[in-house]
Amino acid sequence: MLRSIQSALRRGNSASSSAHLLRRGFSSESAPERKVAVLGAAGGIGQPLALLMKLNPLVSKLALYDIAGTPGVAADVSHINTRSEVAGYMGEEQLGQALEGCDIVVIPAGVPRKPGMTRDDLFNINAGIVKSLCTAIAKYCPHAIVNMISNPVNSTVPIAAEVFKKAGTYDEKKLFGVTTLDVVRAKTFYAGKAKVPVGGVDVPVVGGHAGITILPLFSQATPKANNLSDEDITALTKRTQDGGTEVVEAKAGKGSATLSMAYAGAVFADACLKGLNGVQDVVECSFVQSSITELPFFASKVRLGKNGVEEVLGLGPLSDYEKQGLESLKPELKSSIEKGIKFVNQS
Ligand SMILES: NC(=O)C1=CN([C@@H]2O[C@H](COP(=O)(O)OP(=O)(O)OC[C@H]3O[C@@H](n4cnc5c(N)ncnc54)[C@H](O)[C@@H]3O)[C@@H](O)[C@H]2O)C=CC1
Ligand SMILES: O=C([O-])CC(=O)C(=O)O
Repeated sequence: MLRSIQSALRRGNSASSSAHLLRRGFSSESAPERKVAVLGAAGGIGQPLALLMKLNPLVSKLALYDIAGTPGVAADVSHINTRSEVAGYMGEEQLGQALEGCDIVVIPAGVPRKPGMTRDDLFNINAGIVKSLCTAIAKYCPHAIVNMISNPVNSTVPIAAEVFKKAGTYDEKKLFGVTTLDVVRAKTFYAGKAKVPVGGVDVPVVGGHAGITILPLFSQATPKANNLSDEDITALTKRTQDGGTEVVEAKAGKGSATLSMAYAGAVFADACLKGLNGVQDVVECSFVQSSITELPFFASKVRLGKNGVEEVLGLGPLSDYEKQGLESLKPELKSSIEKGIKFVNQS
């Protein structure tokens, strides 16, 4: 079970694997010490994410922080016989301890959607939560990589950047909006439609993380499927864009994606850890500071390395349908980014 989860995590990243680590002389026990904190660790995403991070042999210390409930989650997860030492931290007075010495901070803190809501409807509550957590990150672990999961990602990432700029700690190479779930969904839906084994599928997803700002590039999907019509591609694109809403509606008021998000968050954090450890060719899609379009933040393929972002990769050749999608998403993405920036500078 453990081995199959771990190998699924490794498969989540096409280019990198523990084989690289072993070739470089690391076994799981001798991989560098790495501290990871999960903020919002007692929540729907936080708990399964804590479990998956506890299974990751690249983590040596796992700090689980929430405003309530973390002692129980930490006690539970800590009994698993894997490498990392686990500690739970509860309440703002323990946040500093949770963050001190962190290499990576993963943030799934905040409220989730209910049916009928957009991700932007979460802004009023989550913007303040993200702002205060990032203020603490700037103080206690200013050099950590930040993986932002809290929605609306299109605004919470710019909020984090502004908080770090004000604190004088901003490093654009270390701030990531986690859009891996869009890639996970695009791969699953494409494999199902094209009738190819999902394990070998890759699909870049660019833009942002809300509705039409999520732009899967099925023209670049591998393996190439010749059995998909234009209508199939339109349907696949729409299903990927509405994947979050599909789960919100199925959960009927009990929240949004948690298990698939925990998986996606664990895949992305694992890729960041591999990059930090010097594994070559670690590439994932993420919403980062970018100059590949006129927008200041944009999701695209990113090469990860010892300092976080090593290189923001370009979009590659787009189909006419994707070119249209790209132009249509820009106004919404631009205004979500500006809303985040304004929030920090006005409050
Ligand atoms: N980026 C993505 O692809 C996805 C993002 N999300 C987002 O992730 C967030 C969390 O979702 P769930 O785990 O389902 O929600 P949840 O309500 O189950 O858990 C959120 C946790 O955050 C905690 N929290 C609230 N304020 C906090 C603070 N100031 N400091 C630390 N912890 C705090 C709560 O106590 C709770 O345990 C939501 O904003 C949701 O929209 C969800 C799915 C996918
Ligand atoms: O849809 C939501 O609210 C949660 C989310 O971001 C996703 O599942 O992609």
